[in-house]
Amino acid sequence: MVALPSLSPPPPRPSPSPATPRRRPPPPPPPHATPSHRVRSRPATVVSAASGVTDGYHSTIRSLNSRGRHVPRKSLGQNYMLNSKVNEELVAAAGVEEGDVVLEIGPGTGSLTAALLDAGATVFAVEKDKHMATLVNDRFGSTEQLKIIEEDITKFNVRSHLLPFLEEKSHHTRKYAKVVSNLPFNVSTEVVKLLLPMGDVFSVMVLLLQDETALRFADASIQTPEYRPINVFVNFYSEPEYKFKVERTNFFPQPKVDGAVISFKLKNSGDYPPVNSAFNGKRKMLRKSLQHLCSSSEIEAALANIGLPVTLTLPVLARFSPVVARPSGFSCNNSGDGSSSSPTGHCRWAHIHPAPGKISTPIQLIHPHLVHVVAYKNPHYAATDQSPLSPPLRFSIRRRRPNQSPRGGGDLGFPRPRPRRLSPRRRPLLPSSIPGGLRRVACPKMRPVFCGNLDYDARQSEIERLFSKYGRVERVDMKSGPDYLNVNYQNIGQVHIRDIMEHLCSSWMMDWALPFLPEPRSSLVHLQELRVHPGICSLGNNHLVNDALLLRSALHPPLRCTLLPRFAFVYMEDERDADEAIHRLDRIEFGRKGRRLRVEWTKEDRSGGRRGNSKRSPNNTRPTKTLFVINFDPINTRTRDLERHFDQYGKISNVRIRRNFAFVQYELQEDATKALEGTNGSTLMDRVISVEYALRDDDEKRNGYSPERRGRDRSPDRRDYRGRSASPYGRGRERGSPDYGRGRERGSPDYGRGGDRGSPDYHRGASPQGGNKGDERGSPPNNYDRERREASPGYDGPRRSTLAGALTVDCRPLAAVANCTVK
Ligand SMILES: C[S@@+](CC[C@H](N)C(=O)[O-])C[C@H]1O[C@@H](n2cnc3c(N)ncnc32)[C@H](O)[C@@H]1O
Repeated sequence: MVALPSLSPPPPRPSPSPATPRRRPPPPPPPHATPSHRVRSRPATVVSAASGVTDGYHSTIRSLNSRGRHVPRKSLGQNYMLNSKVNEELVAAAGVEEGDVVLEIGPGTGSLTAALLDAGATVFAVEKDKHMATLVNDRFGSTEQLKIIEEDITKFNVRSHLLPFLEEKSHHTRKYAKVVSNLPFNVSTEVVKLLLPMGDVFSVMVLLLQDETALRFADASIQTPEYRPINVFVNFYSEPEYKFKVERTNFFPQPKVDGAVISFKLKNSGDYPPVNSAFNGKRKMLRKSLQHLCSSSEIEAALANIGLPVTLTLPVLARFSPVVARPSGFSCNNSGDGSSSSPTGHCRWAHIHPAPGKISTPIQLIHPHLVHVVAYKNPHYAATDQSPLSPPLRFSIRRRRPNQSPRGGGDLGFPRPRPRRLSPRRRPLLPSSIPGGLRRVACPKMRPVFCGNLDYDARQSEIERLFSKYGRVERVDMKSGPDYLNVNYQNIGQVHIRDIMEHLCSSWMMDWALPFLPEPRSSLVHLQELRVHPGICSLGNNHLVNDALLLRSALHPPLRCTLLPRFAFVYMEDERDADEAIHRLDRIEFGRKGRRLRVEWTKEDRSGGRRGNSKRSPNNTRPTKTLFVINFDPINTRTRDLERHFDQYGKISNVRIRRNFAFVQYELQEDATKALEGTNGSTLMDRVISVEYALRDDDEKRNGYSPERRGRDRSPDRRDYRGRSASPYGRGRERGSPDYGRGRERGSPDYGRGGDRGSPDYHRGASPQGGNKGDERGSPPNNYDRERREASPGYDGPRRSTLAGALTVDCRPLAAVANCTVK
């Protein structure tokens, strides 16, 4: 037998029992239990046990020293209860009575054990510290009413040991045991997790825990950040009730924190559904964080069904909830039987039933602030569409208008653009308002002069006046502005193009535009399915600046947008006058903001075709050895990832990553073709990539990556987006080298704004160049309307997955309509 040490300081020699410490530690101040003022739901139970205190203290000291030296061990949470009144309250809280079987964890010196035995209970005690186990054994002798097991409760199979004991003691009648314990604070959560699901063994569990822990279990409000997965667990299995606070002065040695008594009325809840904590990685989208429960498409569908955005993250969910998920007639319930209310009277759970037949995996959200989401994938619930957390929550979600996206984004806090009342003068010409309908006629062959870099609000009459100084102006075709809204998606992560479409579609402009879209109109639908990756996205918005601005503010998170300047085609009667106008007007400052005009011949019209230096082909279907790759993850993708993805189709001679696009060059053109077929639309590191032929092959290999040069994994260009590329691709036409769609000065891809810069025009054809920063003298567009119609991905169903399809939402038919004469 190991001698029990005295408390402090240790005596020089162990003294025989019963020992009195040489120097007694100073007696603790009179312990008392006080009601808490911290939590409104705490009952004002006061344990005043001043009389029992001294006795308890002395008996504890006596017990501890009865066998020599024993220093309470902090690692075992050995803070003994000095106040016998608290022990009695514990016993009373559990309603222990004659014949009850009680599990006591850590009897220690046996002060609580004594109270339990006094109440007539049979105690099944589990004590980790063998000295204390011996001590209790010695203290109570061999009584039938006590069984002590020297074990660690966290590793102890309670069920297999206790059930036979329970059966024996309750004489084979079906009876529940109880748990009463002054727990070591450091194992309290573990014990709660271990015992709460044993609703078939225990009816009630009364524990003396650290005050903070007790509060967390019983009083964490769903509306507070303290609400954690453990609360979901506790509420599922029990009805917790905070009883009273026990001040630290009641313990020996005195802990640094107060204690509290909490009771859990156990529910026989059955299997706990596989709850996933969406608390982990709160910034993750739910479809990701719940992925191990259901497929992301299921989660998306469930979220969509209840009108939540599929890209939802927890913080966003919490923000939306007051708007989205205000329950009507929702009765509080967390008992599992659909009837009882939560102790605090707050709704704890909201069961969101997806539309019948839509999804077999209901998603459960906790209400009111939806700070926790759990998903059920229990076949039973799936089959019955029931969960233990019914009744279902009814949402008041506004009905969608037919042209709204099925996600109902407007109800989620996205400010929807308000329909504007337009003056009759600004109202668009609707087909119905045109007698005989709208007819498109060919524009007469003229010599248009391109006039770019105009102010957004430049007027046709102003341009006409300007050019008429040099000759008679037949007409001025203002290209309706803003022609392009340049949306920078960097820094905002992934955005669904449907977010954009949703807002576009909700404006009158798109309502009006849709009927004009040439077949297949489904391009819009396809676009809705596409995800925009960080990079540059051009939105064609051909009608009003306001629409673009509204869109900018409507999107969430707000996007950084740049409106590109307007441009016009000026048709002059005499070519010599036009020449003169170009000569005089090019690069002059014009308009309110004094922008420098770009005035030059529109190439095709001047020469009857493309100008000699036009390197751009109308599309990039001509097979080349080099593939142009876009939509991969520009941050994490390395050249070796691309190489791995592409090398199965043939020998790669060069891989080059530039910003958010890349070139993969094969030694053989046939291999490139095979690779294009195999990889376009394939998934590379979670991204669906788009692959096209590059306009030209990069045979120079300068600054490129080749498999032989694996050391240089990243091109220097990627570190400096704005820097001038050392690549021949980046230098534009002056170098006579291929320019795969990059603005000359920005070194960035300029999708669809290639003009004559030798860049590939990924189905966009020539587009207005007027406002292209850093390309002031960029060539004017070629045969603008025709090429747009021919090459636009928006109108080109089969090619929708190409680069431009992925990056562009376009309403250019509007421009086409605007250019035509109505007869
Ligand atoms: C806070 S003291 C309570 C002692 C006594 N019940 C009282 O009220 O004074 C905790 C007791 O639990 C015991 N203990 C600590 N960890 C344990 C574990 N994992 N399993 C069982 N008992 C443990 C300690 O040795 C100690 O005796």
